[in-house]
Amino acid sequence: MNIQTIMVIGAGQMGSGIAQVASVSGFQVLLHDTSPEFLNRGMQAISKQLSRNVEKGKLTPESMAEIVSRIRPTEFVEHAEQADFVIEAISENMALKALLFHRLDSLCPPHTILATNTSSLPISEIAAVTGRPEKIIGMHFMNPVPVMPLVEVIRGLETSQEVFEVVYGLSQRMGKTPVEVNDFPGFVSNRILMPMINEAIFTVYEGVASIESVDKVMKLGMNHPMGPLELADFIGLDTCLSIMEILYDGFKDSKYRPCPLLRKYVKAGRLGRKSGQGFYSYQE
Ligand SMILES: CC(=O)CC(=O)SCCNC(=O)CCNC(=O)[C@H](O)C(C)(C)COP(=O)(O)OP(=O)(O)OC[C@H]1O[C@@H](n2cnc3c(N)ncnc32)[C@H](O)[C@@H]1OP(=O)(O)O
Ligand SMILES: NC(=O)C1=CN([C@@H]2O[C@H](COP(=O)(O)OP(=O)(O)OC[C@H]3O[C@@H](n4cnc5c(N)ncnc54)[C@H](OP(=O)(O)O)[C@@H]3O)[C@@H](O)[C@H]2O)C=CC1
Repeated sequence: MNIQTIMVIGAGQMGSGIAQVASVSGFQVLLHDTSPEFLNRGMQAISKQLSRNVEKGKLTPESMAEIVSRIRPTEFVEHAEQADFVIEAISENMALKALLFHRLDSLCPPHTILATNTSSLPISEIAAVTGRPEKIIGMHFMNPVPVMPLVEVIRGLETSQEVFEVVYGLSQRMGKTPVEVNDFPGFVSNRILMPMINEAIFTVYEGVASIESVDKVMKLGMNHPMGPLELADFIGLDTCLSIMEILYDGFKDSKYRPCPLLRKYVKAGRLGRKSGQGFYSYQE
């Protein structure tokens, strides 16, 4: 399949990272979000990241200009009619994703593959709202996208072998290592990572140790690059809570119950780095 234009939907931390990596890999990129403000924020994040690479001498200013010029921000989801491949990276919410996939199915040409970057939602359920379930697939990048080598590739019940191979090859072209996993809540990455983060939150909730101490134990004792609470802030506490809810709902097993402290923080608008406050404060 000849992919020329990739549309990325959602210009948050994942969408902007995916758009950057797709453009670096030579694709024309359409980056869509619902408001100009979010689009600007996403484009600024891309420019900031690429500028750092220019400062480090890893990229020339000319190459940076080319990479940025290949990314076209758009407020109009209708531009999906120009896309050969769509990667959805909107909030982790089934109702929102279902609405969007239904719309994309009606807008995109028949050859267009619709991939989702969902962290935990069932691919087959997303596919069911479209008339092209064979072209729906999970393509789960890790955060920060330009740095992390893994892409989990998840087939839905109806995903075709051809589509699977396209996504596998595309991940490699984007400099990533694809790993096939099956369509179960949280796939592999978040089925293992998120209960660890949730348990770290319980240790703070139950007064076993302070936030800083929990992170120190995991960084110095287990050699993790970030402590679990720092990582939760980095991922986004709203995303962490959504993933725990999806695991809990999907398996009906109490070991996946989200910690009340996580729920409390999200309800209070403490979403981690992206809101300026989570377990740590990020006020400038
Ligand atoms: C929730 C899900 O569904 C799945 C997930 O994604 S779970 C989250 C998975 N991600 C992780 O676990 C990340 C854990 N953290 C880390 O690996 C590291 O702390 C980190 C890579 C983020 C930063 O590494 P560090 O050594 O502390 O910092 P630093 O030296 O500044 O950065 C290392 C490199 O990463 C780059 N980098 C750091 N943060 C970045 C960002 N947000 N975006 C892009 N690049 C970034 C830096 O530019 C630097 O690049 P070079 O080596 O080319 O110079
Ligand atoms: N954060 C992480 O570490 C990882 C997240 N993921 C997954 O990637 C997806 C995005 O996560 P992340 O980037 O962190 O989230 P963010 O909250 O940073 O970004 C999501 C963006 O999507 C926008 N959006 C919401 N609904 C729509 C819509 N219908 N059309 C267009 N844009 C929309 C949001 O705007 P608004 O603010 O208005 O809602 C926001 O700008 C989620 O499915 C998440 O689970 C996967 C791997 C890692």
